[in-house]
Amino acid sequence: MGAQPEQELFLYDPSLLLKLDFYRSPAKFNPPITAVAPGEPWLKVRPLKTGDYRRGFLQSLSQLTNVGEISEAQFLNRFAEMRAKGDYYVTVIEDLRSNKIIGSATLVIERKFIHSCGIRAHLEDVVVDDTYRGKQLGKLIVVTVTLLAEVLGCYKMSLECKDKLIPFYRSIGYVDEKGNSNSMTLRYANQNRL
Ligand SMILES: CC(=O)SCCNC(=O)CCNC(=O)[C@H](O)C(C)(C)COP(=O)(O)OP(=O)(O)OC[C@H]1O[C@@H](n2cnc3c(N)ncnc32)[C@H](O)[C@@H]1OP(=O)(O)O
Repeated sequence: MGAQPEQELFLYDPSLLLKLDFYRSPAKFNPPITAVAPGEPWLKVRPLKTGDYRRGFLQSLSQLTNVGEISEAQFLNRFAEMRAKGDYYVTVIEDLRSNKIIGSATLVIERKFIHSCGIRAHLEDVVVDDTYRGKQLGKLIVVTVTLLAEVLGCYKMSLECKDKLIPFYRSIGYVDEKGNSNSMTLRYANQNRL
């Protein structure tokens, strides 16, 4: 008998995705799809896994922004840190025909003192591969993590985006609140310390 392949780890418990009620979202899906039934038998919505380095997860992210040269060891190290913290819900869509990651979105939980030690959510790093765009997958992955934040007990979720994506996020229920929708940034020369 040959050596067994090492078991892959999920970043978070995949059964959480079974608890999402897509009827709670104001987003309209036509035809209707959900995280559990994404419309095609070859599409899978799930938490990030250790093997996704080899399934093109970082190549997919590079359609969002500069990813840099990341070795598999660096990827696994960051994955282990996120998993140990338990506040990162990187969620992906895989095309099971090619075993490629074709989209993803990250929900990050922030623990607060305010609001009775409340927890709030941030939406980060949303991307769908350009050859798969316009098929509701962007909406699907964002609604998935948005509903997940509610299931986890967050009191709100927010995001930053380019102006042209405001209609996209509005269609999912995000609101640009009057007098409270500015985003400000201060960039540092730093890279990779903590
Ligand atoms: C918080 C953040 O991470 S913001 C960063 C978002 N990511 C990026 O900009 C990366 C590059 N872009 C992408 O990956 C994709 O274009 C995404 C993720 C924004 C959208 O993915 P898609 O799979 O094409 O979206 P989907 O098919 O679900 O479209 C949903 C709706 O939004 C609209 N929409 C999608 N992309 C855009 C866009 N760039 N500008 C305006 N409207 C858009 C669609 O027309 C569609 O409208 P409809 O429901 O009335 O038909």
